[in-house]
Amino acid sequence: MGVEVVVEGLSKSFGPQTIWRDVTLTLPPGEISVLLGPSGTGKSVFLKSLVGLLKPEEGRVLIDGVDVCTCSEGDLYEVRKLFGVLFQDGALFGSMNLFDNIAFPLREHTRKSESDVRAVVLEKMEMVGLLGAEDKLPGEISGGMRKRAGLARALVLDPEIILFDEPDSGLDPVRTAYLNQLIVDLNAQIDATFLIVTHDIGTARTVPDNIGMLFRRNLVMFGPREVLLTSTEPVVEQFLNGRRQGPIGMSEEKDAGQAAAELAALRDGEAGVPHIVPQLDVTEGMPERSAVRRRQDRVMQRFGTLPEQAQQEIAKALSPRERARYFGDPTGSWPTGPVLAPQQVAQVTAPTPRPSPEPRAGARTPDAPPEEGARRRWFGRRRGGDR
Ligand SMILES: Nc1ncnc2c1ncn2[C@@H]1O[C@H](COP(=O)(O)OP(=O)(O)OP(=O)(O)O)[C@@H](O)[C@H]1O
Repeated sequence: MGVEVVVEGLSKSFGPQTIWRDVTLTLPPGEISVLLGPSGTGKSVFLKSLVGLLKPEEGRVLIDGVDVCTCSEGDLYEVRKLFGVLFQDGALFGSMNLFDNIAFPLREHTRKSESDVRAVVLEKMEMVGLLGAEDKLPGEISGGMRKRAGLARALVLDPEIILFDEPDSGLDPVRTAYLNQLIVDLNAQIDATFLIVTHDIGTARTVPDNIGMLFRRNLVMFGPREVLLTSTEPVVEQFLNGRRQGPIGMSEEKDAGQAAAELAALRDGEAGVPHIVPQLDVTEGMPERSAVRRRQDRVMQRFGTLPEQAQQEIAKALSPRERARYFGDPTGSWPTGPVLAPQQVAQVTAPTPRPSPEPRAGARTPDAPPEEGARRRWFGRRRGGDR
């Protein structure tokens, strides 16, 4: 199973420009999460912070017990081996064929023999449907194939966390649909923790188990897909409908009065979030996604704390057997919990306190987590800025 990623009170600025502040979320191990947000809200900065390429001023990013914001270079090197990253353009070397591009991390970071390298590369190329294209140069193949080659390269070190930076950028809707299916199938095969940054509403609605959204330098919410996909937050509605009316402006936010006037002028049928659609299932013949059952148990444990709309969508999707398991009533009714305001939802979907994960052998043991009352002070500690 993939590794849990715990983000606590993370804030990042560049000089006087605050990118986001006090971001807290947990990427559950082995699940697929999506991070949405208008352009420029700092999604790529967030990904770079998770792998320690950028250093936030406050907060922690705990990966396998190691805080990547403060750990030593040696620990960071080890932690990075847990990650695979799919960059927007695949980040392939133009002068190398696909085989050598995909073999590159193995030749750089392992002592595998050439025959072992070959076996791993061909296995990953098969996983992404590129077998037979080993000799092609990146310039000779389509954008979709380049993405898949980038994905095969991200897989060769058997990562436990995969970050996808806009995997659908530059792809037509059909290629995007194929890539989305590939992502779900890969998750079933390797059970790693996935985080996808995307603008594609179709991807957000069909691929992830969890969705978060950045806006106005804050994490608006993060939690089970049903929470965001049924949210009536104006910014979420605007984004999911891909419309101009709402708080998101052309290049920056609109003032609240203008956004409210636009929303009030919407005609019937233009307001509200689109109907929730089922999540993509794995392709026939693939293993089941282990994350689905784990997520179901996790979400059902906090069912009563979720907004009513989200509760209804979650309950609707349960089989009679699952209803019996969670509610003791296979026929239909379920106990709905208290309805929460969106700000509260962000809080209840934040990570639950739990024991610190077992550190890997040789990993630095993190400092004990602060008590609630000491949290501000703890996060207020200066960590040396952008090192
Ligand atoms: N190294 C850097 N130094 C200074 N500013 C930076 C740096 N990296 C990013 N920024 C700024 O941080 C902000 C957020 O950038 P980022 O690329 O993370 O946004 P994004 O949400 O990923 O956007 P998009 O969806 O358009 O890709 C931008 O204003 C960008 O100019």
